[in-house]
Amino acid sequence: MTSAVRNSLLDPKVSAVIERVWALQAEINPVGEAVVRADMARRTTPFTHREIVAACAAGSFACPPEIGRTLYALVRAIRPKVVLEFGTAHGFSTLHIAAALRDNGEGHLYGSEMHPAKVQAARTNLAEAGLADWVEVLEGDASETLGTVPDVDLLYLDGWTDHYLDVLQAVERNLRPGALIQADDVGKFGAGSGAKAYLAYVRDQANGYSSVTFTDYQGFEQSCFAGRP
Ligand SMILES: C[S@@+](CC[C@H](N)C(=O)[O-])C[C@H]1O[C@@H](n2cnc3c(N)ncnc32)[C@H](O)[C@@H]1O
Repeated sequence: MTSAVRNSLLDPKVSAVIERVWALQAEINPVGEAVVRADMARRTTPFTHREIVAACAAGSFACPPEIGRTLYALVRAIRPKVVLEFGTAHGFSTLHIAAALRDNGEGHLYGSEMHPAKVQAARTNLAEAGLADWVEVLEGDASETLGTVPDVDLLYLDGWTDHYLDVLQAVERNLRPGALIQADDVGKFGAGSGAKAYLAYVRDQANGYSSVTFTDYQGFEQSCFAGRP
């Protein structure tokens, strides 16, 4: 017996919103990226969570479409019940994860975004795509909001790389054994990348992770929380 197969990325309502969010980020990111890089060059101290959200306000910084489709495939394959996302912005990655949850017929995504206008934009985009039932966008600092969600199967990190370790450690006690953590942009700022502390942590097997680096798309780190030895 064959079961019905569905790919919500092909749903015109979903794909129209995905295309619109991608076009928006292509339009606003050159300015947004310039603001962030200028701010970085001026700084003598690391960004706080609030400061980086303000610096990023002009851009959207959506993940590449290939990462969006990777997230869709991961979610279809592992059928998570609980997914967390650090950094929702206008919801490009979020739409892909939500589409996969709908196709699975189960699971829930908790997004996190500290910029109020982006929270509103993401909620509107999800509603227009018909995917709002699968997602709650938590407004506030991800290191506080995401730590309240139990039994996490998949954590997608796409905020500021310097803060990945803060967020992982806030969530860690709620990770299910075998949980998957997908961290984007870990190579974005080269050797001085803020992801350094995060990478050192997940690559140290004493912390309970099995981790591998992919160098495409500015680097992403895929880690499985196997549990501490
Ligand atoms: C790279 S963008 C996210 C892109 C999004 N995942 C997508 O594919 O469309 C990073 C976002 O993280 C948000 N952010 C950064 N630090 C945060 C924090 N501590 N808590 C919540 N949101 C944060 C920023 O405001 C920004 O919108």
